[in-house]
Amino acid sequence: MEPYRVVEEAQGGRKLLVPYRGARLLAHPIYNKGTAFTPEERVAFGLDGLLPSAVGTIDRQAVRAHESIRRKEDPLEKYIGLSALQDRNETLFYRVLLDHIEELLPIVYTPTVGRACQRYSHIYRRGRGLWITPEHAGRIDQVLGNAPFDDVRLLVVTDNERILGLGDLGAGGMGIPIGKLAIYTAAAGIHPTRTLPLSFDVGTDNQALLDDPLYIGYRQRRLRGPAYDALLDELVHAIRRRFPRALVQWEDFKKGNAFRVLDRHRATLPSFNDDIEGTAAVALAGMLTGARITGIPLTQQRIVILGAGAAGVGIARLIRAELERAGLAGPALTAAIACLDSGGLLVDDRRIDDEHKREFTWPADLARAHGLADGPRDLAAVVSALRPTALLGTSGEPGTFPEPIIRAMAAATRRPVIMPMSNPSDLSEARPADVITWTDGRALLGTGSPFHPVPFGNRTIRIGQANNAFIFPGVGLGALVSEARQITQTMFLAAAERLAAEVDAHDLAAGCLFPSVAHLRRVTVAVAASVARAARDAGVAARPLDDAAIPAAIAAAMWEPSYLPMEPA
Ligand SMILES: O=C([O-])CC(=O)C(=O)O
Ligand SMILES: [Mg+2]
Repeated sequence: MEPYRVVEEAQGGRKLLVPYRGARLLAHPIYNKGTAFTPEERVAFGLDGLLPSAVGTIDRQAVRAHESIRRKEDPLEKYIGLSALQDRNETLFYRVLLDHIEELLPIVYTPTVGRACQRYSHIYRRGRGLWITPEHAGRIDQVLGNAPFDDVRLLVVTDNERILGLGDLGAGGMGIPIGKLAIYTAAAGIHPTRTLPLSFDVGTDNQALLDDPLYIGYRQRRLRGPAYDALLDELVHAIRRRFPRALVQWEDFKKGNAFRVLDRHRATLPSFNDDIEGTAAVALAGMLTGARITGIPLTQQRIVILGAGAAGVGIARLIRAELERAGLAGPALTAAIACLDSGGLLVDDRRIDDEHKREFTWPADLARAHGLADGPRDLAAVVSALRPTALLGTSGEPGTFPEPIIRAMAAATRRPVIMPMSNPSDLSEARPADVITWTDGRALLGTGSPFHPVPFGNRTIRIGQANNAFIFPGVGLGALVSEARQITQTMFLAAAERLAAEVDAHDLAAGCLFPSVAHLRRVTVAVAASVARAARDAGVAARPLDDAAIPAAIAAAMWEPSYLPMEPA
């Protein structure tokens, strides 16, 4: 493994120590500057003649790289082009990504990354990160030793079983940790050498993948039960030994494993599950912003959640925690949130085996009190009985917020909060343009995937993105600067409150629940500050920071994609 070393000079300058020369240096994406190597560096590193004459700047290179991405029409081709850039020159990749974040986030991340994961074995070019399979049992320590850099602070780990709302994509799921970490670098400034995407590739039950001759993954049915837990335990302990300062983000596990893995290792190493906890914080932020716009406090809202998977349960938990903080308790607390799975409202006269659903199951008496004793308790019946002020979707089923339901919400509430959060775009519970039409432009919308602004009357409505990308980079950055030993629920509450507070007066007036993605880096810094404070207050920070010290600590931890002068190591 290789150290990444920057030296500070007496005059305040900084230099990067580079262990490569010549063609090998040009082939290394962390050190490569392409045409921007200076004449002096070309001599010092044996690059003379290997580059064309003109000495470029990162700005000019960024224009060239962006031009070549724009020329491609198919988003998947843009994804492939950007991945190739990332594999060639990471500094330039992040410069381009940051300069065009609104345009390129939907390529590097949701929704295009979903298509890339589905096609992964067919578009694969070059490995990135680590792949751990059952064949590595007993020697995961050694495998982690092969990671290219030794001071990793952040891992995103997936077992690929529930990639976005697309299900089991086997080894193709690797696109998700890579995309999430690209956002960590772009939004939170975590240096690429400090990040490590990891695929816990324990096989797949996706028959089409198993039958595909080009499939790149571990070609077996999924490992399950004690063998899965044992392999994951070995991985977690190996991570602790190899990267003792690292935080782990669990991503896109299917519900059962998602909760078990999170609970089992929460105290072993600082870790969180983005789909359970990050998604919850973004949903809560949308609810809090909605309350700011409508003036109806959260404690007086009636909230319905469709979808009781990892995200749905996580959202219900965090909203409940916020309501408890606001003083709600007992039956009023239970009644504030109604959860539905594919069988309808969760009520205890139904057989519900899943312990996580039981946390939000209503007593039959409560359902009866709302006129939901007999007959269907599907979403239409629940909306007509409860007249909810907010409707959130994590069902993974497109079209599950149809016209009659949205119209019923709009008839009962002047400004209903409606968040179809399932990803990618094709799986959204409703399309924003429809929701806006059906509610005469009154809906307060947040969607999991990005959607274009919708013209309505004489205005254009920007659709806020209810995506955990507004949360996880700030949580990770705040946890890292405060050296949090655990990631607590209060840190997610703080993140949600801060995200809601970052929605400005202009957006509130326009009925937008979330800031523009163009402000992702600024919002991330703000969220990180609140998370660092919450970590300190929860007593989990090994480096508790005073409020006054937090901004400088965050700024010092953030990398800007620009080239440093180089010196041979
Ligand atoms: O990746 C995203 O866009 C949000 C997310 O975590 C998911 O849908 O699983
Ligand atoms: Mg996810």
